[in-house]
This record gives sequence, structure tokens and C-alpha cells, in this order.
Amino acid sequence: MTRLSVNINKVATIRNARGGNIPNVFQVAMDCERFGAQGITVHPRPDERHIRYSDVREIAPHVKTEFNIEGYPTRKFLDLVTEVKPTQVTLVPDPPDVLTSNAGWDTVKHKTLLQDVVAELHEHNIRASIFIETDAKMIEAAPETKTDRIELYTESYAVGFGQNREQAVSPFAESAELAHSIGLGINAGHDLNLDNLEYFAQNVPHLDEVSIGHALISDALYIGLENTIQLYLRKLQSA
Ligand SMILES: CC(=O)[C@@H](O)[C@H](O)COP(=O)(O)O
Ligand SMILES: NCC(=O)COP(=O)(O)O
Repeated sequence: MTRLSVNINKVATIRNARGGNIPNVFQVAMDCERFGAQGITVHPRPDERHIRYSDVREIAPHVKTEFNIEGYPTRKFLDLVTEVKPTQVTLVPDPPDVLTSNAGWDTVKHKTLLQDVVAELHEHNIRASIFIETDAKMIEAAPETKTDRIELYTESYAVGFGQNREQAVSPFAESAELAHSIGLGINAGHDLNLDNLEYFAQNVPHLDEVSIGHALISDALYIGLENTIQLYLRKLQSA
């Protein structure tokens, strides 16, 4: 079954808004696992607008499921991840000032950079994943980086889901088949939610993990974190 990795960035957004330690990001990570999450995802951005480097250092030794750290591979980011050695690092081509992730890697143009970074992650026994769009050329070039997985950037699916779900999901189903055929593991994320997740998981084969944050934490404001995680898990179980 596809693993659910809960992205807790937005818990840190609320914490930072008042400058204290409420909500306690570390405790939320531990509770997400207790409520059934099969992974914890964080995205420490250069401006630390939400997840701080100190959060990563506090959480890392205590995650019992899988710890996935996302980010652009600056030296500072790589020093952090090779220090804490999470299960997985997801490389994202985000410039520092971007509102949120909005593009996948150009695996042709940035082949050498990605090869070097993936090699460094592997030296520290960290699984590598690269954030990518449903572009066959980009996916076909991904194995040359030696990455273990790709993460399909699912914003276009979320945007198109309401209009025409079949049309929205088909590029992702095709991309997953292609990726699987060339030996890549398949993750997915960005703007997945309670409405669109089940159909995605039913129609995208070989899906190892989804990482979900913004919608899940927003849902938890209404129905509670434990109920929310259980609902997302049931969507994946019924797929
Ligand atoms: C890579 C990805 O799609 C998400 O991790 C996204 O980057 C979330 O980042 P924000 O929580 O800063 O929007
Ligand atoms: N990799 C996607 C992720 O971690 C969370 O994205 P979102 O659900 O906050 O859009």
C-alpha cells in the first residue's frame, strides 16, 4: 500500500506566527506517527519561514517511521541532511523566494549537479528522490542521476481534477508506468487532498509514497489531527 508521509510545514507556520513553541512541532511529529502516519516530511526553506533547521535536528533522532527532508541542495542543506541522516531526501529545484514549490527538475540541464548530490546522499545511506513533472524526457533522464525515486509534482492534477479527473490523472499514470519501467521508485505530492487522493492512488500504479501537508493540516483544524490522518489513510487503503 502507498505510504502516507505527513508534511508538518504548516504546523511550524502557526508556531512561528507567535514566536513561541505552540503548537509544539516536535510533539506534532510524534503524534502524527502515533495516529498512523507512515512518514514525516519537512521542507526547511532557506528563510526558515516554517520548519527551522533546529526542528529538523530535534525531530530526526525520534522518527520511527520514515523521515523525508525536502529542499534545494545548497551546501547548508546538504550539511544538515548528511548530519541527521533521514530515510529520504527529496531534492526540489526551488529558488529561495518562491511562495511554494512550483516546478520539477530539468534532469538534462542539471544532470551533473543531481549526480553529485545523489552520490553524496548515497555516501550517507540516504535514499534520494527528485521532484519532477510528468515530462517523459525529464523522467527518462532521471536514472542517469542515480536517484532511487522520483516525486511526481501533482499540482496540475489537483488543478484539473475538478474539471476532468480522467484527463488530469492520465499524465501521472503514464509517467508512473514509464518510471517503473526504467527502475525508478515513485512518490507523489503537492496539493493532494481528501477529495482527489483516492482517485489518484487508484489510477497511478507503483506508487510508493504520497507526502501531504497543506490540505491535511487544514483539514485537521476542523476534524482533528488523528481523525484527519485516519481519513487520509483510508483513502489510500481503499485505492
Ligand atoms: C515539494 C512540495 O511540493 C512541498 O513540500 C511544498 O514544497 C510544500 O512547501 P510549503 O509548505 O513551503 O508550501
Ligand atoms: N512533497 C509534497 C509535500 O510534502 C506536501 O505538499 P502539500 O500537500 O503541502 O502541497
